[in-house]
Parts: sequence; structure tokens; C-alpha cells
Amino acid sequence: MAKYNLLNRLELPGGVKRLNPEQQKILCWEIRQKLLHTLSENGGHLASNLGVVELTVALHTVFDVPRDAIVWDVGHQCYAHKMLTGRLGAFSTIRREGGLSGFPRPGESGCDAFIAGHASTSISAACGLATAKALSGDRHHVVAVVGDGAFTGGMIYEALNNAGRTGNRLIVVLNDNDMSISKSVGSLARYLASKRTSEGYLNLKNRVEDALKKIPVVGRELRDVISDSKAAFRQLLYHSNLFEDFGFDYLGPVDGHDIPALVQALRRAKELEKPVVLHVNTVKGKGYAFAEKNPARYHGVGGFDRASGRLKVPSESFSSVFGRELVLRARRDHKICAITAAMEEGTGLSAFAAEFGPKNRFFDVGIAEEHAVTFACGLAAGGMKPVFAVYSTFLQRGFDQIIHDASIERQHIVLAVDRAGIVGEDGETHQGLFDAAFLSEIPGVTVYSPATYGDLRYALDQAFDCCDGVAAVRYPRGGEIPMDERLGYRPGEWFHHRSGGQTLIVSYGRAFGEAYGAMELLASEGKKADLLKLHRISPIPDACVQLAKKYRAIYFVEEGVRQGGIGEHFLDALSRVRYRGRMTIGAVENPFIPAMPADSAFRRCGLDAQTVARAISVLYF
Ligand SMILES: Cc1ncc(C[n+]2csc(CCOP(=O)(O)OP(=O)(O)O)c2C)c(N)n1
Ligand SMILES: CC(=O)[C@@H](O)[C@H](O)COP(=O)(O)O
Ligand SMILES: [Mg+2]
Repeated sequence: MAKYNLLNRLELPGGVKRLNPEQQKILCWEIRQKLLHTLSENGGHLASNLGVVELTVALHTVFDVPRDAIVWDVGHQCYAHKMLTGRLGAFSTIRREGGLSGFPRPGESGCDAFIAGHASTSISAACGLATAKALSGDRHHVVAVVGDGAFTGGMIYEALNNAGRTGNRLIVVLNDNDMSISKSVGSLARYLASKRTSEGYLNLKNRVEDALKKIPVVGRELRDVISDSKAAFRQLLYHSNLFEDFGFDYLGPVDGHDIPALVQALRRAKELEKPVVLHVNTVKGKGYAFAEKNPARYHGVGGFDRASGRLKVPSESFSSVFGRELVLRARRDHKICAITAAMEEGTGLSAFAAEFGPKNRFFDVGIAEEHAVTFACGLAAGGMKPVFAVYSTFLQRGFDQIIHDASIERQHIVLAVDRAGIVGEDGETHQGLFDAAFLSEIPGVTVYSPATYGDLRYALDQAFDCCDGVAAVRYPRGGEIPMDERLGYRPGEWFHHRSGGQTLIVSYGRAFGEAYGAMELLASEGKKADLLKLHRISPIPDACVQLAKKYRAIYFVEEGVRQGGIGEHFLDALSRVRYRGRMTIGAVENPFIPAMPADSAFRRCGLDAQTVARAISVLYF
């Protein structure tokens, strides 16, 4: 079979509708080949996308995008949608600099109805779109595609409550693959399992109503009584479910790999003229044995070998070192417990989960970062020593909880803030560029920013044993920066390297690598610059301010937003000691950095060694 024969010749939009079921099966095969080929090179979200190929084809068979809107939750599973909406030719550029985003981006295509990247936002957005359509008399449909993992996020229930009440037409497709990247088998997972296995709810209802219709004279009456009866009676008869109690009709479960069944159910959903949940069962990783067998491992891949399934994974990383350190610490201190928000593997907590999960000291709360922060505060108030391991970008969800539930009463919780700074190919929705700014604004929060694994160990010691209140340790995606032995670098509250210059380059975290590189470039031109690396970035150690005051010129390198950043705090502290010299801050002006390798992003922000050295040369020498 010619590869991509159907896919390449598909007229868009609407070509999918004109294929017969056999051709649609072939199209799905071709889409899977495209996914496997491209992602083996580019990396990306393999298992999630393999699992929704038939669902995506069915959606594009029944709906007319962009007039009908499809809102993807998280959006990491939108690759087939992108192929079917005019971006097949550019698909090989996905997650690459200047290429397609790995998530829906309305700025990239009008067929992407709403931005995504953070979980559990889709029904809120879809509710807004559906309300706008209702208000403007637009009779087209809005569909939200939500995974079982995303369904553990609180925003979903806020939206169901609102959408069910407004009553506008809205179709929520629950893509239940029972295997989000979290093994958190919470009550929702059990609930869905009960629905997943029950006879098709819709079928039961249809069968009862059909049977009633056949009863002469009273049958129709009885059916009308039941249909119009209060939920209580229907609940009695049909055992209505969570979704119906929110005011949604519930259809399914439907086999998510059976396109005709999906098309029939989606058409039924369209006819209902009200909010409806269609429960779809899919297999995460469908069509690629390695991913089907271990969907969590193949959730997000950095490239892989198709034949062997071997994944390209870094040998060591801040996440793995953090995970190991925490296990050692927890063996000594039985008060320590760890929390993840459905990111056990990504945050390096798998070993901790294996060893301390049975002791009930590991908690995967699902995609619920707001809850995780306050849950940690409750644990601390109860005498435990909780650490919440979370990606910087997802911690943004818990900002108010850090203020309200942690900071005011100075609850001692540890935040292990992973993926802090520039993250690379996930792009705008996943950069970790706000955490240093927003954490340093909250009273009583101590923030460490290690650049090496030694720094990390020191910071964890301080966070658990010395800090009171909130102690955050923020570290980048990937590994530590290589350190020149001659530098005499060592962990602590700060590190100062003198080369006799009157200019000081101040930095923290991974940016210290660029500051060091700039110092070397300047030295090669006979220009001397000293280095100050802050390990603790908030509160800034007074000794660092006193030390910096002696310099004629200071250049601050910050891998984070300028407004409210550590550079601004440093400048403010200098102004209080009446610093007479000049200080410049090199920081991230626009934090919405699209997909690109981290080092390209450093250059784009002017934080790389060459740019820093040039800026210092011009400014201060
Ligand atoms: C607020 C937030 N927290 C965490 C994540 C990380 N994350 C990405 S996908 C995912 C699991 C999603 O599971 P599900 O919705 O079932 O989608 P599937 O991958 O199974 O298709 C998580 C936790 C996120 N994107 N957003
Ligand atoms: C879609 C999502 O939010 C996660 O899968 C995220 O992309 C993981 O990022 P890492 O690859 O840095 O673990
Ligand atoms: Mg899932």
C-alpha cells in the first residue's frame, strides 16, 4: 500500500466525510504511520495521539470545523486534528523552532478553536464558545474533548455546573483511556470504570423506551411519565449518573476505535439540542505495541527507535536526583511525604511512590495543583513534612493557595518546582518563567535556585531542616550545568568568584552557566568580570547586596520575567544601600516563548554568554 495515499490526497476540509468506512480505516492506519515516523524524530505526545485517531476522524466526519468548534483538553492529543485541518504538509515541523506547536493554537489555524496546554480548561472554554453561539444565533456546535485525566481537574466541575445550568447545546466527549500519565486511581477513575463496564447507558434507556412503546394504550403514557419525571424516578429506573445530575444527558460508553459507532453516537449527541456527555473508551498508545503496553512511559517521548521502542532519555536529571535524595531523606524521617498532581514520573517520584506509597506517604491527587498545595498545608498542620513536586508552569494554578493557606500561617511545606525556566519544545503554555517572580512576592516564602546537583542537595537540606514557612526549590528541565573545577564552585547561600574586575555578573539557576561563559569571553578580550551566583534567590542574602555594592557596574542575568523578577528585587535592595554604580538586568521580556530547543530560547532572550559578554563590553568597558 502506497504510504499516506489517502492522507496525502485528502481534500480539506470535508474530505474525511466522503470516505467510506473501509477507507477511513486505511486513513487511520496512515495517520498512525505519520505519527510514529514524525515523533520518532521530533518527540512529542505519542501514546495520547495514537489513542484518538479514530475519534478524530469521527469528529471530522460529523462536524464542520471551523464553523463547528472542537476544543481539545490539554491539547497534547491534537496531532491528527492538525493533519486533517490543512497542516499535514508542515507536520514534520511539529514542536520544532518555527514549526507547528504541539498544542492547539488559534494563531496557527482557525481550526484550533481555543488554546490548550494546561489541563481541565476545555469545558469552560467550550461553555463560553457555546454561549456566544447561542447569543449570536449561530446554530453550529461546540465540542470539548476531555481525557479521563483532565477530568480529575477541578475546573471541569465548575464548568459542568455552569454549562448544565445554562442549558446551551454543548457536547463533551470524555476520552476515557483509563491511563492518563497518572496512576492515581481516585474515585473518579473507579466511577468511570463502573460506567465503562455497564451496559451502554443509552442503549438501556432506548431499550426501555422501545419496550414501553410496544405496550398498547398505556405504553406511550408510561414512557411520557418516565421521560418527564423528576430525576429521582429516572435515577431509580436508569440510575442516572454524575453528568445527568449536572444537567447533561449521558451517552455511551462507545468503543472509541469503532468509527461507525462513534459517528452514530456523535450524530445522536448533535440531535439532543442540549448539553451532553459522550463517554468514549479508547486505548492509549493504540496501534504501537510498546506504547499500548506502557502508555505512561510513551506519554511524552523525546524521540525513539520505532523497531525496538527504545526511548531517548537523559541519563541523569534534576528530577532523578531530587527523587533519589527524597527517598534517602524519607527513610530517615518518617514525617516526610510526597505529593504529585498526576506527574509522578515527570517529577522523578516513581521510586518514592514505589517505596512509600504502601506506607501511605505518597499521594497522587490527580490534576489538582490547587488542592495539592492546600492538602500539603493540611498535612503540615497535622505534623507531617510534605513536599509537593510540581512543574513550575502548573504551580501557577496554586498561587492563591500558597498565599492563603500556606504563607499567612507560615505552614512549613516544601515545593519542588521542576521545569523552572525555559523548557523547550512544549512552548508557550509550559515555560517556567514566572515562578521566581511570583514566589518571591509572597511574604515568608524562601526560594532556592540550584544550578548543580550539589546545590540541589544543599537546597533540600535548607528547605526541610532550616526554613520555616514555604520553602521552594526550583530547578530546570534536564541536567546540571557543567562546572569548571578551577572555579572552585561550591554550594551554599551564594558563590562569589573574583577575577579583580570592577564589573560583577549576578545570576542564579541555569543562567549561571551563561554568566560564566560571558566572564570567559570577556577574559579572552582582556576584560575582567567577577561572578556572583545566588543559591538563595529570595530573600536575597544581605551579604550579597553588601558585596555587590562595591562594584562600579553590575549585570544581572535572569532566566525569568523581568517584571517582579529577582533582578528587580536585587536593584531595589541596592537602592537601599545607596549603591552609586550602574546595574543592568538581562531578563525575559516576553515569557510566551514558542517551541524551540532551550539554548535557542536563551539566545532569543539575549541571555546567552555571547550576548551577555557583548552587552557588558558595550556598557561597562
Ligand atoms: C494543570 C496541568 N497539570 C498537569 C499537566 C500535565 N499533563 C499533561 S497530560 C496529563 C494527563 C492527561 O490525561 P488525560 O486527560 O487522560 O489525557 P491522555 O493523555 O490520557 O489522552 C497531565 C497530567 C497539565 N497539562 N496541566
Ligand atoms: C502535556 C503535558 O503537559 C505534559 O505531558 C508535559 O508536556 C510534560 O513535559 P516534560 O516532557 O517536560 O515532562
Ligand atoms: Mg487519559
